[in-house]
Amino acid sequence: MKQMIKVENLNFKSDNNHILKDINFDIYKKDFVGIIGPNGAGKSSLIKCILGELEYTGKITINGKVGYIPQHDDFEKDFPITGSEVVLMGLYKNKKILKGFDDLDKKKVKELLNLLDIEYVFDRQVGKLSGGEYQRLMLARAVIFDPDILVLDEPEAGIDKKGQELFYKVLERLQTEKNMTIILVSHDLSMVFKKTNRVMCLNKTLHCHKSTKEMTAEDLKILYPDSLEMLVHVENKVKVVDRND
Ligand SMILES: Nc1ncnc2c1ncn2[C@@H]1O[C@H](COP(=O)(O)OP(=O)(O)OP(=O)(O)O)[C@@H](O)[C@H]1O
Repeated sequence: MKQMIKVENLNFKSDNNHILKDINFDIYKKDFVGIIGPNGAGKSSLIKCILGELEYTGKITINGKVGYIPQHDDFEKDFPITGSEVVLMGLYKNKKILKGFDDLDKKKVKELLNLLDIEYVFDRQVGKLSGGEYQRLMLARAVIFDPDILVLDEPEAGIDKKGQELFYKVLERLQTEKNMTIILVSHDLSMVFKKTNRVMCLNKTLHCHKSTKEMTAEDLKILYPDSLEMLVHVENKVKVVDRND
């Protein structure tokens, strides 16, 4: 299996605060990896190191292009711009927007919006989209240039359960139809356990990185010692019970 990301002896400090300590892991093609950990565990910092946005020590090797959906996007929703123009910004980073797009660009955007089940937002003003539609539009913008690796930092904020189900469905589609490797930071443990094939438990150091099926209650107890009501132990395997179930 092709190795997409290799992280060796990664350390990140800020003002002598050790935020990430001695992190080592590999991620392979078509992995769907969930990164979990409590607030302040260093999940976003790890993502930013992978993206080259922070100065760290150690070595990170990346094989391929990376698409990214940040935790808080700075997009101005009231800006008068259509769904298709937002997606094309992901392709050209503003350069071509003033000149206009060609038919090939438009065809590509249409196909992608179709794959994400939001073909109808093509001509719609961004400010008029629902939270779930907007979230999938941001996904379209992040993957329009066909990245090999897609990184998402807590994409589910503000989206209801149905919107989330749809979102995870289209993520799975990207993984199978476009062979994408996906890395997802999330606090939604029930979704992580349903959808990913590997899980990283992070709290400054990497407590474990293993197949989702092999995760044990002990692995989670290290991260969430005070939240055991969320966990049901099934033959020492973990089932995360959704609070809404
Ligand atoms: N660039 C930075 N400079 C200084 N401190 C930082 C920087 N980035 C993050 N931190 C600190 O590092 C710690 C980890 O933050 P980070 O955002 O990576 O955690 P997280 O696991 O993503 O948290 P959350 O789940 O709350 O989003 C926090 O204490 C944060 O204040």
